[in-house]
Amino acid sequence: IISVREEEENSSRRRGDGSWKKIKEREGKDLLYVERCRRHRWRCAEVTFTCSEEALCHHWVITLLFSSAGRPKHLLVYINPYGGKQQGKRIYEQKVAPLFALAGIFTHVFVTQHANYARDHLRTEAELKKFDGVVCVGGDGMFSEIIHGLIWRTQIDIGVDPNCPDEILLPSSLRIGIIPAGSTDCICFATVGTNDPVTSALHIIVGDSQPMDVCSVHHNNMFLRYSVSLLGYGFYGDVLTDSERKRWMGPARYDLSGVKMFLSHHYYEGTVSYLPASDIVGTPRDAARCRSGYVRAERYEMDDSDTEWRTIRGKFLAINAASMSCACPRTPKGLSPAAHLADGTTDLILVRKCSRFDFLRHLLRHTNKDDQFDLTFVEVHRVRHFRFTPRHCQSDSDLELDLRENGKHQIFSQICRDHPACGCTPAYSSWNCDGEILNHTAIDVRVHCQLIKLFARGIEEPTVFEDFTNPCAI
Ligand SMILES: Nc1ncnc2c1ncn2[C@@H]1O[C@H](COP(=O)(O)OP(=O)(O)OP(=O)(O)O)[C@@H](O)[C@H]1O
Repeated sequence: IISVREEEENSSRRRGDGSWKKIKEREGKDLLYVERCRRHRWRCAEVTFTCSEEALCHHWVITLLFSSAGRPKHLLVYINPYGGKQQGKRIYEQKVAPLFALAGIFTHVFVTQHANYARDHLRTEAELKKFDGVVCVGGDGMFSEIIHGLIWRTQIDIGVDPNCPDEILLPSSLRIGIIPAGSTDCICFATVGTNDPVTSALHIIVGDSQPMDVCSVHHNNMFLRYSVSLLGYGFYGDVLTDSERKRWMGPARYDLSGVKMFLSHHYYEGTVSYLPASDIVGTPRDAARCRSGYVRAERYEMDDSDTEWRTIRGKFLAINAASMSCACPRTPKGLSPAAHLADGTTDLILVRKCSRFDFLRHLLRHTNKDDQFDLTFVEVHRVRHFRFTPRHCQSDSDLELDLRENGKHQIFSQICRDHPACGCTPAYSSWNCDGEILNHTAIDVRVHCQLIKLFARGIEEPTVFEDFTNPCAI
């Protein structure tokens, strides 16, 4: 239920003297409620309930409207006017603000004036105690700003050092709502199942809550960034780097850079070490998907002491860590279809050097029914913590070990690496961290279980939609 409006149904009757008299026939309540539509969309619908007695009517209102705990009353809203097709302000004013007003939600709205405005405002000035949640009107980049501001501020307020990789980070009490107004809106799609501003607004109004894991990325004990979706080195890092130079092209730049990077077929040498998540149920190869209601019972912090690190050295076309499926309208299966939003793990996908044809087979499997991990040159591990060191950053002893393991031809690859003019593969790629390029290639990544909460409920199974007669479905 979004709102209730009281109405009196009147009718007119003729008096004995011929004049008309208005009489009250029934008490009535107009209810605005959420109606499920196709493809995970929600819409507002209206219905009028009528009762014979005022007291009964009042009882209905109290029961319907106030039974739902956890609804936000005060929201802090940040609008990126330049995200996506630059429609953020219009989308908020025309589609979202009227719904918030109907639901009796008070808002404090900021239209960002520059990049990182929202992040810095949240870190320093925002009076967080006054609000129940933060609403982000924009795309994935804007959402990233919001989580950076909120996580940082929460740690500072409680005296935790957010720079230190070993600190146990604490979650904020504020939930985050995403009104999609960017170019890809991957996080919204993965948590709501559709990129539709009205649906997102309704999830905020009904007070949904979806916990989500966050990875912290450090380099030599120095904090770099947080990630909630994809950390990609090699192919996805190169595509992002190249596409940034083609911003003027709009979203088509991703396709062009993708084709270009596929044809250049660069591979990169390095060492990946990881802590497997051995105590969890499920693997990245499961047929089951992360769906609404799947949440690990309780939040926990990683304890690496009992688990053994594993190390893999090699030449990789891509190293990806997917903390969620990374499904989007273009790739509905995503990079790791069975990844979970809130189980305290990330799926580490290693694509070793292979032929162009094989790499294409792997990429195409993201869009069809076949298992993209069922290939000899691909491996996937569900992990809690991992490190990557590119070969040029490896210590002398590691390089000697590589040399002994891989034979003499390594000497020539060393020479080529030092002389890029020879046209061979470049020595290192960049990390694509949720769509931002990281400045360092040697990184340490830890998963923080359920560090943030969204106004969402995860993607619902289609069975819920089929069961329209079930009044408790919503
Ligand atoms: N007022 C502003 N002026 C310029 N840049 C801004 C402003 N406000 C936010 N930004 C930056 O704009 C970047 C892109 O914004 P956003 O994520 O909303 O849209 P997008 O890039 O089109 O969508 P997506 O990230 O989903 O592909 C963000 O990294 C954000 O930091």
